[in-house]
Amino acid sequence: ALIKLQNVEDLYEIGDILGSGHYGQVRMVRELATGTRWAAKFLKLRRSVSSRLGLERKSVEREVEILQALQHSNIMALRDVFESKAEVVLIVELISGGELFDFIAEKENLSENDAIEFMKQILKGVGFMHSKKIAHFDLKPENIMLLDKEQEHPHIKIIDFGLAHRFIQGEEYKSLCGTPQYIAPEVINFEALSTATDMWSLGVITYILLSGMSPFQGDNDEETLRNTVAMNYEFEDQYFSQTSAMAKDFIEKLLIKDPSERMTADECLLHPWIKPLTRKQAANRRRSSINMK
Ligand SMILES: Nc1cc2c(nn1)-c1ccccc1CC2
Repeated sequence: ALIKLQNVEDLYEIGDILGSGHYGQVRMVRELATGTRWAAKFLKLRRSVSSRLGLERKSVEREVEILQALQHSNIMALRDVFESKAEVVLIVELISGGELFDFIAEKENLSENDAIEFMKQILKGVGFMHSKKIAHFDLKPENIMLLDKEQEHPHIKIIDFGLAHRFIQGEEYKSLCGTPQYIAPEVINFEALSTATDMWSLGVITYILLSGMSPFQGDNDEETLRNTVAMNYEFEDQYFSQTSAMAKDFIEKLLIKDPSERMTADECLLHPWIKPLTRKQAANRRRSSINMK
């Protein structure tokens, strides 16, 4: 990868923290030459093989290679990579509208039309990723950010490809990574993973967008995992009485145990909930969302 050995401070003025987590820290930066604002993701590298702190160099290189392969308006763009001391710095596009997770929390849950607008963008980004044989493997509302949350229809960006994987023809891939509420049964059963694993996560995300509830969440992680492998979820009337049958059908066609039975991202974009078959359906939806406002 074209990793620059210059110091990131030579070219960028480092600003406020935008986010921090298992991956490291993201700060706003201003490019000195142009005044353009970007985000800088500081990833700590492991000092030694046995160390548990920081990330493996391999996994950072994988995130860089995967981001370099993905240029799409719904996927966070990578602009530059610096390596300094025991740190790799990714210069990425500035996304300052916060996480979809917080946006839903503020609104309790979304109208079906808002949920459809978000899902359409997520499906375009995920469909593009899958067309390149790349799976994200950590899709969740925290990893879907809004470019500007003040907009009527905010533009979304998929971030954090730290667990992503590029499939090589015929190669089998297994991993136990991910976030319990969103991981598919095949991850828990340590079976072969695929792009369909992401589609399960999109089923969970849709359920949350429409209800504010998480379908398999239990009191602790192992209860959540047990609920997942047991396919133990339902559309409780308390949260889904206003939800259309098509929205539930969309979710049911993603939360399927057999990965090969789940809809692909492209099939989702043709599902009647996302792509109304008739103008009448579209008009009904507009009317229903007006009633719900
Ligand atoms: N894991 C994360 C987490 C984040 C980001 N990237 N990866 C990010 C990227 C661009 C702008 C702002 C952020 C903050 C959150």
